[in-house]
Amino acid sequence: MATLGTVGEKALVNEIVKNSHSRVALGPGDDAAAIKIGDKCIVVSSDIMSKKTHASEGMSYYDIGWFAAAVNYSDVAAMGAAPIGILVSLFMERDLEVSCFREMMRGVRECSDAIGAEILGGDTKEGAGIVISGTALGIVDEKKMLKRGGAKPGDLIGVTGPIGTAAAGFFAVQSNIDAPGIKKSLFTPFPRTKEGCVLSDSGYVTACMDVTDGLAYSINEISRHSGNVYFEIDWEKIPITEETKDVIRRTNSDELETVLYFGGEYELVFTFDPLGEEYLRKALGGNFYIIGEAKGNDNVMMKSGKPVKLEYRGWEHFKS
Ligand SMILES: Nc1ncnc2c1ncn2[C@@H]1O[C@H](COP(=O)(O)OP(=O)(O)O)[C@@H](O)[C@H]1O
Ligand SMILES: Cc1ncc(C[n+]2csc(CCOP(=O)(O)OP(=O)(O)O)c2C)c(N)n1
Ligand SMILES: [Mg+2]
Repeated sequence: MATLGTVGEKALVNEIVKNSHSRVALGPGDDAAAIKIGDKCIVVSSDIMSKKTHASEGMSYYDIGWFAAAVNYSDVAAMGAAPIGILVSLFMERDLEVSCFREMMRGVRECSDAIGAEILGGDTKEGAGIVISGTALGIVDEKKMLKRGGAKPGDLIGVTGPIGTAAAGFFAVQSNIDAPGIKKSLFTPFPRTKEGCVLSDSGYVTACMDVTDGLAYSINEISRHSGNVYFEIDWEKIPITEETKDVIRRTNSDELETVLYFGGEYELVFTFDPLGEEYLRKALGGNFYIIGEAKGNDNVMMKSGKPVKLEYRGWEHFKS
């Protein structure tokens, strides 16, 4: 008998996507759905988390609230949309301290405030454990909306910030290593809202998504959605902080697994016309790193002069 554990999240989601016949501008399969209104699109995305299976050890209630909001806003940012707000639905047990609930909602509120969005509504019920589900909305000009598909041969590929950070944060927590910078990106990631809007406004960006399931998975997604467009990444160009490298060393973690496949991080990965390089460098300030280009006929990463295959795998619920 097949169980969810043997099939895994990706196959389940693919089944949903395959069986959906969407009549809106964009149905399931991208970071968010899009509904066209005039020449704009409202984008909408939903992410759920359970304290027991999803929150990292050491997260406070405030962090859980912030995280739940941030992961939702990340998907809105990945569409290049300006955030509007979030609906927040909660399952909690009756013996939970009210202060925990207040702290969680303070996290949601402060994350929303930080990006100029607001709490729009939600639902509050008794249920097993603590489950927090968000539905975030944003708005973008239809013509400027960023999707996973659209990359062209010759495009460059970039990221908005360091990779492997949340993974290293996770290992640091497990091994009791004090690494405040990377723990912050694991517990309270800051959504790349401003960057997403810069990318869509620029007119140079051809595809975009966030890196929640790992860099290798995201690159393979953009490749598949763009149709016969493949990428060559340069390992030396992937931004990795010193703190991340230090934790990888000290925990004897596998560097490639940590940086390429662990996931749980919220930078944007995007492809763009090389003509836009200078514009994007200026407009994104420090949050712009070119890591490779669209060429060849497989997704690979050059490391020490040799190509290493970028496998189409990453974080997968029920399996990882
Ligand atoms: N239970 C579900 N019902 C309908 N669509 C779903 C479901 N789960 C996931 N999806 C859709 O599948 C796509 C991929 O989901 P996911 O990997 O969670 O995206 P993301 O990593 O951007 O949050 C999204 O478009 C999402 O809306
Ligand atoms: C046991 C464990 N490993 C790793 C993590 C870190 N982590 C949090 S979310 C995530 C992966 C992606 O999260 P998901 O909710 O699937 O994001 P989505 O793709 O839906 O946006 C990871 C690796 C964790 N919280 N717990
Ligand atoms: Mg996403």
